[in-house]
Amino acid sequence: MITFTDVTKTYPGQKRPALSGVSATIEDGEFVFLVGPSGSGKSTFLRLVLRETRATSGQVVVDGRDLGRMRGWRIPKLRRGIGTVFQDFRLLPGKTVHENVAFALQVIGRPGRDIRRTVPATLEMVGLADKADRLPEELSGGEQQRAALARAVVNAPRILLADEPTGNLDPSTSVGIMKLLDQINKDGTTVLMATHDSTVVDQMRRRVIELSNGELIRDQAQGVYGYQ
Ligand SMILES: Nc1ncnc2c1ncn2[C@@H]1O[C@H](COP(=O)(O)OP(=O)(O)OP(=O)(O)O)[C@@H](O)[C@H]1O
Repeated sequence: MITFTDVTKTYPGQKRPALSGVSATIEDGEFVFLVGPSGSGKSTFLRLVLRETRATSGQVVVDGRDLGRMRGWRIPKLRRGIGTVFQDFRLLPGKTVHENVAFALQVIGRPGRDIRRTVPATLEMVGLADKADRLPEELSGGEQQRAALARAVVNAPRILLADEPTGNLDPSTSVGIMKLLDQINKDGTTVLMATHDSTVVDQMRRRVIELSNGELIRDQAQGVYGYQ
């Protein structure tokens, strides 16, 4: 569970807060869209969940832990339970698809036999089993995002944060990525996705949290994108 209680975040040297008095609870297994204009605070919300930044005031709690009070040595464990995907994929350019996904397990010390079993199954799930030996530059944008998704979920995180994952994709490719996110969510992962993609939000009809100038102005079950 992710709980924000009256969270305000003001970056150093800034007058206006990036987030202001935001309260919301995201239950385990939910799928939530975070929408709002550029600069409204969506990425800041996601960064707070990852403890990449800390709230200036208020409380962010993830799986029962108050991130404002979390000791530094606990942060890697927090982040191991949270998969991330971004608009620009962020695959390692010199590594194949298989190596990119396997690397996510190697860095957390998973044994080779686990890796040999888990990686092919995950690539199968995202439909890239036949492209495991390709380099990222040899893939389409949609395939690169599938590889990034495989890497994000290969260690079965409880939470998946997606920051504009369809931002660089054409509409039909985006549909495929959203189907995958939907499947990952149905398999039990909590999904929190920041997006400008109104078509995707309107088609999925999931909970929508809307930010404007750092304030939460709408929290709607089975919502729509709702602003121009
Ligand atoms: N590291 C930082 N230092 C100072 N100000 C920042 C920093 N990161 C973000 N901001 C400011 O905080 C506000 C919210 O930014 P944020 O990136 O969270 O918005 P966003 O909704 O994700 O925008 P976009 O849709 O363009 O990605 C903006 O005014 C931005 O300029």
